[in-house]
Amino acid sequence: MIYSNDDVIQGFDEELRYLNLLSKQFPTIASACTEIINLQAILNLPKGTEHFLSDIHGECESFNHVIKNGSGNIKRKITEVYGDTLSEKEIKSLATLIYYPEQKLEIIHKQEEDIEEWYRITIYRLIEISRKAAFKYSRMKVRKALPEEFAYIIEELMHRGPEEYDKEEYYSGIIKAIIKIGRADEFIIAMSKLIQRLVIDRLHIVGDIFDRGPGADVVMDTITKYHSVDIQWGNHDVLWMGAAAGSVACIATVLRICARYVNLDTIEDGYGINMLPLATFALEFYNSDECASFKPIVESDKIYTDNDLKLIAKMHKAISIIQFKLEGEIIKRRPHFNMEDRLLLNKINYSEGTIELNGKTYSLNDKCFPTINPDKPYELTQEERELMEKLKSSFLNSEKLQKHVRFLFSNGSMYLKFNSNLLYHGCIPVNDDGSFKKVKIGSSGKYYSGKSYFDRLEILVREGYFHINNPEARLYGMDITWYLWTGPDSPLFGKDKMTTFERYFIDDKETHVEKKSPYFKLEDSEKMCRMIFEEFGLNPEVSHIINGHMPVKLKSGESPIRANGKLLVIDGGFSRAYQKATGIAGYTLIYNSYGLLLVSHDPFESTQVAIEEEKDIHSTTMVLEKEVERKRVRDTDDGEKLIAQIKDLEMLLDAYRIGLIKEQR
Ligand SMILES: O=P(O)(O)OC[C@H]1O[C@](O)(COP(=O)(O)O)[C@@H](O)[C@@H]1O
Ligand SMILES: [Mn+2]
Repeated sequence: MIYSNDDVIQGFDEELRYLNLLSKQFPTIASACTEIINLQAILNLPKGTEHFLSDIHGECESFNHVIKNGSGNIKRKITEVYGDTLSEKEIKSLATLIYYPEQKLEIIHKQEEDIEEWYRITIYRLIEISRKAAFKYSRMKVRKALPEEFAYIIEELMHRGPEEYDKEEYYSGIIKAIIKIGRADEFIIAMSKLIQRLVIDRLHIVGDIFDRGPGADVVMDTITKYHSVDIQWGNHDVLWMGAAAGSVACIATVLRICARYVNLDTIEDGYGINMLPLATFALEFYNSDECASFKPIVESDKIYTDNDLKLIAKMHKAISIIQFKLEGEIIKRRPHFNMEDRLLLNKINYSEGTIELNGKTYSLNDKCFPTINPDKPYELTQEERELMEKLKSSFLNSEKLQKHVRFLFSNGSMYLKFNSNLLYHGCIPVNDDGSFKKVKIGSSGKYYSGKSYFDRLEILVREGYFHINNPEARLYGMDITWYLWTGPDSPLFGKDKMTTFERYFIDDKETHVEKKSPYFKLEDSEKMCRMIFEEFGLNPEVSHIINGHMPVKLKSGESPIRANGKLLVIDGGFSRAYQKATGIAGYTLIYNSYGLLLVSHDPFESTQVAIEEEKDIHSTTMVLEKEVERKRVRDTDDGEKLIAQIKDLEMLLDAYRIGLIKEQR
């Protein structure tokens, strides 16, 4: 490009304006120099530890445990400090205390005879471990992580160097004082939480927080409070986001899944949404119907009475039928979704109780459709419409749900590029030959593929929730959000169809098949991965794709590592309902300064057992990649930003030195 004199002058003006602004923050040569030195020092620190989790599916107890133990990271730190001096039992005890300080302290108070001695030893140990965990951060960063109440004391205690051992008395004086004034418990709790926080620098959740398990709302509470987190939306997450936006098809589906897994507590207690209207409706229209195919799946330890389960089966069927009707409305108003094959209610012969699919007639195992008018099978009855209005208003007015969903919008996205890794939940639509599939979006008929497809979808999902001034755009956004849940070219779903109707109503399993996108056949193809890295602007030599969504069936010999380590699938089945197939209870991934570790977890018994019996989740760690040289902050995305900041500051220094900008003293 050839620049004109004017361009040069304009560029110079802008630079000068920027440097003037910067000089407000660093008004002297000395202050700019100090900042450069600080930033340089940070660049040389080891890279912070990243923690990847996916497909939590409401399993709040195992999730919280893995978050607390940092996928074994806390145990590793304890072993590094005390491996030679403490017994396995003592290490376990210390680990349990750090994971569950409040609950563990309660037990200690009942058991310990000399509590003061215990406090003293424990506080010393916690200080040593926190020092180890904080080692790779700048003091500033550690300071920010400190609990306000004890910030000064902890900083004093943590930064004692070996050369300061004569200060021993000073430090033991502090610890004694903490015990004497009766703040030891609070101090131990604060230290434990600090350690939990320091071992993980960044948490990535590769989708599917919601559905099936009992406590997605509890998981969301933890996530919203976490110090540094991002989420790549999964198909189940967008379903809830669509419901919170007011899409009635999404609301019906959310409720169907909650009824299917007897998980209405999440709706009622978690989000304060009243289920009475659905229960009353179900009793009115399905009272004499046994709803045999809709018996809920009981995976939790909670005991339900027969009557409870009978009522839930009726609610389950009632909301499923409403879901099929509402889905039909979307499919008909959006022909470019290409989902006409999912219009099934009009293929039913209501008097015979059969359905015709692909030229074959199947008998329905349930022939009772009290709310369907065979001439207009997609039309909601007056009562169904009123019910959905009530439910919609409850979803829109649930403060907690709206707060959680807003968090998914602010901290989440369709995909994320982070330190040379590309994270997304499901897949990228590709053709059989591995080339990116072009998909039509919107009535304008524009085609999108690869990265631009993801970007466009993300804008539309956001419009579905936020575009309140434009009802048409909002409705389209909501429909796209629903499409992401179940559409044939949805990157979050990745299958040709969701055979929900067939699974309930037809016994013949050949109708239940959901064909996976060609992406999943090509997952082992390095060529496809390289093409994806290039599309997303990543270096194919060093990058990884990280996916969730498809449970890795370890039992049947599947491996989470694909395409020579370029692609990793970390859905190991936190979901209890899927553990029979996977054989484990989930994979998590750790990316620290030494490399990439894949951790597979055995099923987690319960928080109670973890505390009382000091039983940690049993995990196996596998080193996937070991760095030849320890990775530093300078090698990360944050490092890149810091290097750019240093460059700017150096320019400011030059400007001061040649008198272009005056120091302000
Ligand atoms: O086993 P369930 O809970 O009935 O769900 C089955 C449905 O869930 C899906 O697997 C989608 O959920 P996932 O994203 O968790 O895989 C559908 O493909 C399938 O129809
Ligand atoms: Mn999924």
